[in-house]
Amino acid sequence: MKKIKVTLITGFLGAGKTTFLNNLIKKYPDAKFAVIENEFGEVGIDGSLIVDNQEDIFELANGCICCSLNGELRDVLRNLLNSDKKFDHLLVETTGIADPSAVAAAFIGDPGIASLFELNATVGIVDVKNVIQSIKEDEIAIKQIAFSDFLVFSKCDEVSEETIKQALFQCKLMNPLALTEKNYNGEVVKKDILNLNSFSSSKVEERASFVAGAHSHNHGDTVSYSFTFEGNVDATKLEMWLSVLFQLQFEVIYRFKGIFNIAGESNKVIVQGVRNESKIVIGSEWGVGEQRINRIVIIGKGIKREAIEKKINTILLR
Ligand SMILES: Nc1nc2c(ncn2[C@@H]2O[C@H](COP(=O)(O)OP(=O)(O)OP(=O)(O)O)[C@@H](O)[C@H]2O)c(=O)[nH]1
Repeated sequence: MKKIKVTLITGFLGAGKTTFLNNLIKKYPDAKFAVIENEFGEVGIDGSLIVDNQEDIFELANGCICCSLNGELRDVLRNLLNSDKKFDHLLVETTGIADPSAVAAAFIGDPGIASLFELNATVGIVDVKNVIQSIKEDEIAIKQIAFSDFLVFSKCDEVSEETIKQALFQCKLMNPLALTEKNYNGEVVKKDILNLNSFSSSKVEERASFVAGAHSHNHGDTVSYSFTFEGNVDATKLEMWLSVLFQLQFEVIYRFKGIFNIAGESNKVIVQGVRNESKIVIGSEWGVGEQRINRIVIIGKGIKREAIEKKINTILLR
């Protein structure tokens, strides 16, 4: 039986993994994809941000795929194979704080899985705006870069050529073997990503030496809080809250994702925050009969759940 190729997508929080994944799906209209989305939070959001196509999307929420969820990942893979859906490529997007080597291990270490799936490549998305800071603060960011076969430098449209050069230089120090490509606007990458074939077992061993003993698996004091709540959100109050949140607390918030039901708006309103920046975009229309649930995921250090809960009460339209 032909093995199913697997591409792992890694990269620090907010680097642009889901954006990349969406564009990858668009680039190969004839491929039949299955997608595994892993989120470090109680509520899955990324699944709803993936382009609506024929793909089967499996979400692994409430934990990090590289830690406790390895067993669950194995179950999902077995279920995938037992389902009557046909697919020829599996894309796995890990959380922004996952160690990709541990995820790769699930594909290699389990003989049952290894006989059916073939790890093809690990693609690392590097946010050129924030990478230098991330590698200073979090060892996992270094592991992600060091472990990748192919590095996509995202957000090059937002920084100077000098900044891109510095990011490239730092990454090459950590991973001189990686192939690289610059991405200027989250666009489709040129490289034939599905056929990188760079995950030969010898390479895995070579890279495993880098991470051996370092898989301590304590994600430090990084926390992820998820909130779901009903009601109409007041657009002005939401904007005010976001501006305060991102201006004052950017040192503790790595990532903010929200889907909001704004009063008077027939479409979902999506807020994307990465460190001290946020972007509001109009999403798809709320379906007829669809419950208009607001969803927020916040990842960072030292965030107080109660403070956010209190705030949520104030942005609802009374
Ligand atoms: N300007 C610009 N923005 C980008 C690019 N790639 C991604 N973004 C934006 O960066 C933000 C985060 O992108 P995502 O694709 O959600 O990032 P992610 O890595 O999946 O985030 P997590 O799952 O939370 O770790 C979004 O607002 C994207 O639109 C790029 O090349 N240029």
